Amino acid sequence: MTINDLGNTVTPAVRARGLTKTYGQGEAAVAALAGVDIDFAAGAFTALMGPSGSGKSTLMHLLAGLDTASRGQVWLGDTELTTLDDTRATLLRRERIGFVFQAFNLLPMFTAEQNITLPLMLAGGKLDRAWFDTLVETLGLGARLDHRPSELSGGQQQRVAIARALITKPEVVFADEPTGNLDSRSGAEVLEFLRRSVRELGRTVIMVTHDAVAASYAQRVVLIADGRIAGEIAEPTPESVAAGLDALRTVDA
Ligand SMILES: Nc1ncnc2c1ncn2[C@@H]1O[C@H](COP(=O)(O)OP(=O)(O)OP(=O)(O)O)[C@@H](O)[C@H]1O
Repeated sequence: MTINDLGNTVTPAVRARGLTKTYGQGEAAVAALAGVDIDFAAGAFTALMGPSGSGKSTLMHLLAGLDTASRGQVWLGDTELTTLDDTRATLLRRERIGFVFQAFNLLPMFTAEQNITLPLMLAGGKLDRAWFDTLVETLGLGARLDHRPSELSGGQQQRVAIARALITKPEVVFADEPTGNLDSRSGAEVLEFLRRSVRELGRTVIMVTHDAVAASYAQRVVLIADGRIAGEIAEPTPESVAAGLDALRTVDA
């Protein structure tokens, strides 16, 4: 539990305790995560950063129920993920989590609109037209809904992918290097839209990135090194993030 500014207790959107992941066994064992305790507040935009191999992807996969922990616990709201079997974890991801990947993963034969509403077809949910319209407007996709992915720029495709991730009103959206395939202008646009979906639409976003500028769009940066939480930066700027990463390298050396 966390206490908010009004003194009320609020359940974090995502919470991990003692989260540990070891790959391999015996002498070949690699501790990808070595006991992570962390809370992600609802309605916040958080970036996960750290050197290559520090455990960011492993942490994200465990938080999203895409992989199983060796030890420790993860909760999505009040639901403990770490005790769910595969079927329940799949259902929970479909209904309560959104994903945005570096590769946009849109279906080429579908229009932008069909791609956005696809998760509802899969989950059997009803389209909330007002929410769809809000997303399309917030993401600036109004003129593109009939276009197929091949007729859209990379930035537009990623905006469609964000709308697709948000259409089911998930409790949390995980974004894995969402600007990794974009030039800096389209990347900035996509980050601005992610930020707006948090500020204006009240969503919760957790983003893995290597890019200090991308991380500065978040409200909080969590630094990871050697499978552990190595620090945090509140209200990050590109400079404070770069300094935080430099400090990690100095500790490593
Ligand atoms: N399937 C696997 N089998 C064995 N080792 C793995 C596996 N996946 C990850 N690892 C190891 O776990 C550690 C953490 O990897 P992880 O991919 O989480 O790091 P990362 O911070 O996301 O790296 P990058 O920024 O390069 O994507 C690394 O040492 C990696 O080699």
